[in-house]
Amino acid sequence: MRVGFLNINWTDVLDVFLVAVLLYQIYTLVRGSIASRVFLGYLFVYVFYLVVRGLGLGLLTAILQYFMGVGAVALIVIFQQEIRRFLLIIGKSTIYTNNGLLKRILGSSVVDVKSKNLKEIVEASKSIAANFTGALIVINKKDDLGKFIETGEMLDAKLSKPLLVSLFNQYSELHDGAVVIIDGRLKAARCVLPVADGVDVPSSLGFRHRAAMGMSEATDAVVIVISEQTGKISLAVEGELYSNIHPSELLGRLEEYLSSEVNHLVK
Ligand SMILES: Nc1ncnc2c1ncn2[C@@H]1O[C@H](COP(=O)(O)OP(=O)(O)OP(=O)(O)O)[C@@H](O)[C@H]1O
Repeated sequence: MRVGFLNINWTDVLDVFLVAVLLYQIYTLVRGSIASRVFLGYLFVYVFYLVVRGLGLGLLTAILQYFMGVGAVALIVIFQQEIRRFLLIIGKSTIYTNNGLLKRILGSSVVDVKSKNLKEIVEASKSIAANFTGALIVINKKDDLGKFIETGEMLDAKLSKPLLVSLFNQYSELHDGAVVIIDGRLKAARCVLPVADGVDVPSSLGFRHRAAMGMSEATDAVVIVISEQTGKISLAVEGELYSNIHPSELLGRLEEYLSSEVNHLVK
């Protein structure tokens, strides 16, 4: 098909469509963050470069080309978080998560909830909530949480309600940060979690709750957050915060998420 002096075929249309989708996805990921301004700036320079090249200005084209090359590396550094989130979204929505055969081949089996010692965790959470102590408890599903454990104090202790409660006591040296529980064992305390910083995170949320969201966004772990101010229990799953969970529902909610392939909780 000819439009003016342009010769357009269906692959060009597909090409433009895919670029538009990609740009839109990048835009939604960086929207509202400082990175979005950097992205727009880079896009502006790129369009300018295309115009300059089209006009045949050799010297300016060469300078801009060099600038774009260095800029591409700088972009990867600046957009680390966004690129990670983008790849996570792609990874979570590929056939891997929907295809039973692939899951079996790649070793993804249903989690054994009994081994997670959930009852002790739930009892401890109830007690912590009743005392307005504040806590951040990470429970693994399938992902390896090794790099988060390394940020804290390694314990590798048998999990029990008294131990968990005493760890979050304000006089405990290990009360700050998060406790990470792997397959029913208390692996580490005082761990630092990644903080969620997207535009969809309500600005009223404090850092304990943001850290829970960030951790559940970066991994498939479920995070229990207990507010020191309100004593309310929330759960973070797949980057979403489910606030004000009634203590009597906690065990059911945890089992529901950990025992299934479902990547969310029923609101
Ligand atoms: N990135 C993080 N990783 C682990 N723990 C964190 C992180 N950020 C904050 N915390 C924990 O949260 C505590 C501070 O919570 P903050 O008061 O800011 O949050 P909040 O969401 O308002 O919770 P609360 O309702 O309990 O006050 C810190 O003392 C620390 O123990």
